Amino acid sequence: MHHIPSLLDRLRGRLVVSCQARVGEPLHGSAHMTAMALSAIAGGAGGIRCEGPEDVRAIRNATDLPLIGLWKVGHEGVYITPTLEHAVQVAEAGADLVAIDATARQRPDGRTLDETIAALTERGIGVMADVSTLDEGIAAARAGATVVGTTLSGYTPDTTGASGPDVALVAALAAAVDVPVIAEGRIQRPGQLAAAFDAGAWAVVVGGAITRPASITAGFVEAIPADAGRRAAERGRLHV
Ligand SMILES: CC(=O)N[C@H](C=O)[C@@H](O)[C@H](O)[C@H](O)COP(=O)(O)O
Repeated sequence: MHHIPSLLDRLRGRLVVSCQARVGEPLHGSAHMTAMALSAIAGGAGGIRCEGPEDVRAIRNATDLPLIGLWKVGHEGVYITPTLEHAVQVAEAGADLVAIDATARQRPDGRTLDETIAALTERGIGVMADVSTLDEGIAAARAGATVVGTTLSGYTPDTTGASGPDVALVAALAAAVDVPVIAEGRIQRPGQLAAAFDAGAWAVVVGGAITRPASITAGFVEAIPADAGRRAAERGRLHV
C-alpha cells in the first residue's frame, strides 16, 4: 500500500474521466477507450476510470496517470466488480484503485463487504467504495476502503429517481468519513463539478457528459423544437 498516499495526492483536486462503452456500443473496445482516455488527458484529466481488464491493461500501457478500474458484470443488483476475484483481476491488469460495489446488498460470492475490502487491502490493493448512501459510505470507510465514491446514488432500489448529481451526499460523506470522498454520477456541467468540490470532494469523476457521444447527441436532438422542420420549410428556402 506504499503507493497509496502518493496516488491520493495525485488525484487531489483533479477531474477523473470515466471512459466506458458497453458491448454493442459503437465505441466498445480497448482501442477506442484508449483514444478516449488520451483525449481526456489532453484536456487536463488527472486520472481515468475504466471498465474491464482489457481496457485497464490497454489504458495502463498508454498513461502513468492514476487509473480507477472496475469490472461490470451484468446490469442489475451488485454488478460493479461484484466479487473479490473480479477485483483482483482488475488490479492485476494495472488499476491503481479498484472500484467495487460497496452497498449493503448481498454479494454474489457470499463474502461480506468487510471481508472483501480486507482481502484486497491485505494484497496491497486500494479500494474505491462505490456507495449509494451515507450509511454505506461510513461502513465502507470503517471497513478500510481507500476512498468512498457516490457512484451508486440513484442506482439502487432505495435511491432511484434522482436527476442531478447527489451533491448532498458528497457533503454528508465529507463531514462523516476521514478518507477522500469522490463525487461521481450524473455530473453534466462544469458548474456541477465545481459544486461537488465546494461540497468537499477530493476528486470528481465525470463519465457520460464527456465520453458518451450517443447520449450527448440525444440531448441536443431532444432540444429540437417539435415544429422546427415545419417552420424551416415555411421560410421557403427549399431548392427542390
Ligand atoms: C451507476 C453505474 O453503473 N455507474 C458506472 C460506474 O462506473 C458508469 O456507468 C458511469 O458512467 C460512471 O459512474 C460515471 O457517471 P456519469 O456517466 O453519470 O458521469
